[in-house]
Amino acid sequence: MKADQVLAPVTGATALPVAIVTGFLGSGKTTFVRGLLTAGGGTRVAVIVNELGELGIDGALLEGAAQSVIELPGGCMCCESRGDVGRALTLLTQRASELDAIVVETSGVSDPLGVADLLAHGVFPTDLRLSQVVTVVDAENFDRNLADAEAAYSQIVSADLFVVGKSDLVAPEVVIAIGERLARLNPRAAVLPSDGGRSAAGLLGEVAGVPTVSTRRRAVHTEPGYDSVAWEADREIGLEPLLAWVEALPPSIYRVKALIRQGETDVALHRVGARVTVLASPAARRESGDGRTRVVVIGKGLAAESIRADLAAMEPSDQETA
Ligand SMILES: Nc1nc2c(ncn2[C@@H]2O[C@H](COP(=O)(O)OP(=O)(O)OP(=O)(O)O)[C@@H](O)[C@H]2O)c(=O)[nH]1
Repeated sequence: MKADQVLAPVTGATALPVAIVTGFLGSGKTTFVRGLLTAGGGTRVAVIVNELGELGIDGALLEGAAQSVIELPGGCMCCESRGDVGRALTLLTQRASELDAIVVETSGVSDPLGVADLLAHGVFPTDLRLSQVVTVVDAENFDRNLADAEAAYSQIVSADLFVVGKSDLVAPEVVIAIGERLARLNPRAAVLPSDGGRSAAGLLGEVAGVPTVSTRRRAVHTEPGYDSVAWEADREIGLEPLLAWVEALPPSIYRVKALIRQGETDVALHRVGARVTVLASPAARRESGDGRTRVVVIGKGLAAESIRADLAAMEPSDQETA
């Protein structure tokens, strides 16, 4: 497998390539897809992005980088949202002449074979072919995710290619050890470092060199316990109180994502495990007029009412109201 192959579909292949990007909650899928699109230089890519949570946030983070983005918030695309993925793929294949490739970003608890099965058995206006299952693994939370979640394991054994995300956050020997463990679990998949998707840009159009994984294993969504709470408001909330609240959440709340507007700036706040980060959000969101405050909380045993009440009570910070 060569990571520097051209993005265009392989010569002689008429079917539109579909790359599945998967990986556990917060592993870095959206970051990778955004990098892939940016590095793709002119390749026309549509993205279907599925999130656990009733509000789409990843779609907003991908805006401007893709030819089009279809968000499928709500359920998990390997089970309850499968029909939605099929409809999204049908919609995109009706516009196949405008596209070179489709990327499907699964939710963090999806078994990617649900989408592979759709490609294997679905009937679409234009032929589709699975190009790659790319699994982003979280170097910082590798052991924890494998121990906690069967989906993390399914994502690893289904991969054609691994991207080791967040390798900058751990020691080099940890990255090497993860590479060795990945090779034991799935020796046929190559391993790429996380370089923002640049080295994988050529893979969008590449044919997987092996029969699609769906011929060997069927998708089974068995992830128990993970739930989500979404909250949305048409007003600003302060970054400081939100940050303090997110940092104080218990470990059972593994993932938080929020898009908030701070005066003239749009900000994305992430929590994955214990790590909280705050990033400037793409300008495209503001240009599209989508400035609502959105927060999605994902974890086990969520107290939905109290989470929503906390968020509803949150005020703009003093600094922002001054
Ligand atoms: N330092 C570092 N941070 C990263 C890297 N990749 C992703 N992140 C951060 O990890 C957090 C989650 O990244 P996302 O790309 O949203 O992860 P995701 O897998 O799409 O998340 P879900 O869709 O919620 O499952 C964000 O704060 C990112 O900035 C990386 O390679 N290095």
